[in-house]
Amino acid sequence: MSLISAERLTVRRDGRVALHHVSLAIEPGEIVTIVGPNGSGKTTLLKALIGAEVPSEGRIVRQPGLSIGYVPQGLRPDATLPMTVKRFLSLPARRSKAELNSALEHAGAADLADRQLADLSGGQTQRVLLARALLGAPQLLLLDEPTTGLDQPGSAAFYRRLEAVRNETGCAVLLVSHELHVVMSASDRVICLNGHVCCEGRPDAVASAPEYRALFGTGTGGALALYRHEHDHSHDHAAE
Ligand SMILES: Nc1ncnc2c1ncn2[C@@H]1O[C@H](COP(=O)(O)OP(=O)(O)OP(=O)(O)O)[C@@H](O)[C@H]1O
Repeated sequence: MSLISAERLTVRRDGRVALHHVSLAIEPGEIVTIVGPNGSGKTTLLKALIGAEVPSEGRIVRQPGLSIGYVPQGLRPDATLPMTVKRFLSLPARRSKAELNSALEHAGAADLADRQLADLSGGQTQRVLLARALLGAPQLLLLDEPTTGLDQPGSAAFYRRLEAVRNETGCAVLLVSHELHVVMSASDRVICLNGHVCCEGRPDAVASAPEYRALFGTGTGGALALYRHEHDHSHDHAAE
């Protein structure tokens, strides 16, 4: 059974169709990226998957007891609050030391535990938010544009961290991103959304699909190839 699946999901907002007959399934341990233009329904889809958006048609099927970690779009802890990272992770529920350390470790943020939230850089903040989503050892991580505001090396490092989390914990990752060339090479599967699923598949297949090129042009193909060339690790199923 898939961890979670959407079956012919339609979501209307203010009388407009945000998602139309979207079907997808996420399997254990895979990294799937949703790409699509602004307003194409990416955030709506993630919200529907966590149950925060009620579909007018179709349904979501979750594996019984499925635990989900979610990083919403644009979440920024209030930088004016004097609070350490450790304290932030213990709100609203107190967490055991072992749980905190494990989440921080997986997120590559172990060195940040005693730092003030307000003093963190953008990349460090993203790792802390990842640690927060990892509390409770979720089977599925949902991240909505988690690298907004990071430069390209920062984004690439964040996606490598996500791969490490997947490899270490076995959780599946479903994320939304605009950084096509960086994120696509770190994904097992890419879903191109524009209100409906335009195309999906392995990153190289999607990058050359006519539907994808109609939305994003051909420029990212070159960047994708360049990034692959610099890839310093391998995947079982990496495209050669
Ligand atoms: N709270 C809301 N109320 C009404 N309509 C909304 C609301 N939020 C989003 N929409 C509409 O739903 C559609 C899908 O929006 P959504 O935020 O899911 O797109 P997105 O692909 O995540 O966009 P972006 O890349 O800009 O974040 C858009 O037409 C948007 O205007």
